[in-house]
Amino acid sequence: MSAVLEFAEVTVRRGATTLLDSVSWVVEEDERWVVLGPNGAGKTTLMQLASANMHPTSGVAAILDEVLGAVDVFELRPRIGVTSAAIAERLPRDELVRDLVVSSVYGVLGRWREHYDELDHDRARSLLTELGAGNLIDRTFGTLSEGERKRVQIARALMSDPELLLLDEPAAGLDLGGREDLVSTLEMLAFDPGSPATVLVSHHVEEIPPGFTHGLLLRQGRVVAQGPLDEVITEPLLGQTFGMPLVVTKEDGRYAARRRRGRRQD
Ligand SMILES: Nc1ncnc2c1ncn2[C@@H]1O[C@H](COP(=O)(O)OP(=O)(O)OP(=O)(O)O)[C@@H](O)[C@H]1O
Repeated sequence: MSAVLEFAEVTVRRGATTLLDSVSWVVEEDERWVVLGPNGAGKTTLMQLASANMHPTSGVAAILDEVLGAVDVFELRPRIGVTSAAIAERLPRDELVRDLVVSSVYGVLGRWREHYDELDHDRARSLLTELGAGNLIDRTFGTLSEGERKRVQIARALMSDPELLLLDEPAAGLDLGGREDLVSTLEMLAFDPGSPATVLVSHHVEEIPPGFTHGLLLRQGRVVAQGPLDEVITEPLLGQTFGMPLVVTKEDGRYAARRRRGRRQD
């Protein structure tokens, strides 16, 4: 088993601000990680590094056995599938879903050539179907609901058969039903042995799909805890991460958390 991500004492500074402080982290190829932390904890910064879109100020960050700073990032990036709000904003609203998905093989945002390989179209169609979005293939992206857009983005991220999948807050903006549908989709991906190593960024333990194996808790750029999920999603560690006493429960493979109320209110 080889490491997909291997960060050693990675620090990112911007001016006087430390965005990430000496983060050491290893993701193996069969693992599914969730990165949790409050606003401003450094999660997006960590994903920027993991997607080869940022370099550490100090420390060593290796992605797919290539060390950032010693590799051509334009060769590395196609091996990584990414979804994020920033990427979604750049997707053309008038583009057909089939073209949006198929074009990602060529690293472009929309359709740019008249003819794609038939195999590419088959793969796009089967990915969309697998993600429960097969019926959307002839729609334009702009007409989709937020939940449908998330599915299309994940299909797009998987289209190039990446070795690493990074999902930055995929449930943001979804209603309860949309979130639950997405969690089911991510559960299916998590349990599929053919899926790439996956890192999911979230603010909420309720969004952790069954099948995810590891957790990394971040607060103010520092790792509070990391390891197998059940060792990390605990009341003390999660409370420390979010800066308040919490009650954490787990039922049917799903976590839930709420503030611990004072003794008299319990
Ligand atoms: N270029 C920059 N210069 C100074 N500070 C920055 C810069 N970029 C980000 N930051 C700060 O670094 C911290 C971490 O930001 P980051 O976006 O990684 O957090 P996050 O955990 O993803 O937050 P959120 O959950 O709100 O998306 C924040 O306090 C942010 O304001």
